[in-house]
Amino acid sequence: MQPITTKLVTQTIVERPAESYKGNYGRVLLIGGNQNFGGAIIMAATAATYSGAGLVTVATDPQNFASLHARLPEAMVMDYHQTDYLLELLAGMDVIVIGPGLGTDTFAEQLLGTVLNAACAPQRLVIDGSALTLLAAHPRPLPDLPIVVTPHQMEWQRLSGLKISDQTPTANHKAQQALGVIAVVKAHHTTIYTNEKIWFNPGGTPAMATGGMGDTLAGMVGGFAGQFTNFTAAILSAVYLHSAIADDLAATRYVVLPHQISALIPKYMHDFSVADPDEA
Ligand SMILES: NC(=O)C1=CN([C@@H]2O[C@H](COP(=O)(O)OP(=O)(O)OC[C@H]3O[C@@H](n4cnc5c(N)ncnc54)[C@H](O)[C@@H]3O)[C@@H](O)[C@H]2O)[C@@H](O)CC1
Ligand SMILES: Nc1ncnc2c1ncn2[C@@H]1O[C@H](COP(=O)(O)OP(=O)(O)O)[C@@H](O)[C@H]1O
Ligand SMILES: [Mg+2]
Repeated sequence: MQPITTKLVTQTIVERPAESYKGNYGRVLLIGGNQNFGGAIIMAATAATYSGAGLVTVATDPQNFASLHARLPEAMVMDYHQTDYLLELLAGMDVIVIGPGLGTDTFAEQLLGTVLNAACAPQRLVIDGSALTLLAAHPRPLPDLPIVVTPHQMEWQRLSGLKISDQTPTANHKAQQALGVIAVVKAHHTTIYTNEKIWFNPGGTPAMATGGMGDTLAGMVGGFAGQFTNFTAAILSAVYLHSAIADDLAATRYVVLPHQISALIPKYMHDFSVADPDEA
């Protein structure tokens, strides 16, 4: 197992070229947020936006439009029931994040199927939350494009068939290879499985044990994947910074809330982008 290092993160988060515009930093579509879990997609979209995604669109239940606009006017919205419009928008996206607060009803399952059928390379896909539970309950072939799944231990149990007590790095790696996509298995010390390697995240604190913390990570991964060419490095850097921010906040706080992490992402990205990678 290899730790994610500060050096890897500083090498990934490079300074932005002056001659650039929002179209260079990722068109990210986030899909989720049913009538009960609107907060999840708002937190994911907030994290993607604060991670520097150039353009963020949220496909969600219309009931969430007003609160999303109030919290995050940078994001565009669309009604995820409008399948034709969704497919039209999806075709122009660089990154798709599906699952935070999606729910597991029949509509959600059909929507996941539609999105998996439509997504294609070079798009990048982040599958989180309810979408993982749906995928476990209704297994289907995944499209041939860069994909990352971000399960917590129970979602990983559903997806891999490994009981939480059996989720050792070796067993997890075997399950990841069978799945054929990058897996971020979230826990106290999150481990990340690629075809080549097992990585572990040195950070993380129980102060992060709050609803929405994983939704925030999914949004960060989406935001980073839209900006940094190396997909694995983008994922590892998002995982690392998510918990590094939380660890720093937890030095003086009993709990850390997801929106507090998002608020600090631009500062941490700045600091890592100007750090000398050789000294990190
Ligand atoms: N404000 C919101 O709208 C929120 C919406 N959420 C969404 O709610 C949906 C369901 O996700 P949940 O994860 O809550 O529910 P799940 O039913 O998928 O997972 C929770 C179950 O797994 C068990 N479990 C075992 N180990 C665990 C671990 N390490 N971490 C978490 N659970 C573990 C829990 O005891 C519980 O029975 C997702 O779409 C998620 O994105 C949650 O993120 C919470 C906040
Ligand atoms: N005790 C802990 N130590 C370190 N990290 C934690 C701890 N508890 C939760 N986390 C982190 O918080 C996030 C929780 O994700 P998840 O369960 O999907 O949350 P949600 O779906 O509510 O947004 C993960 O990134 C996980 O690593
Ligand atoms: Mg989650």
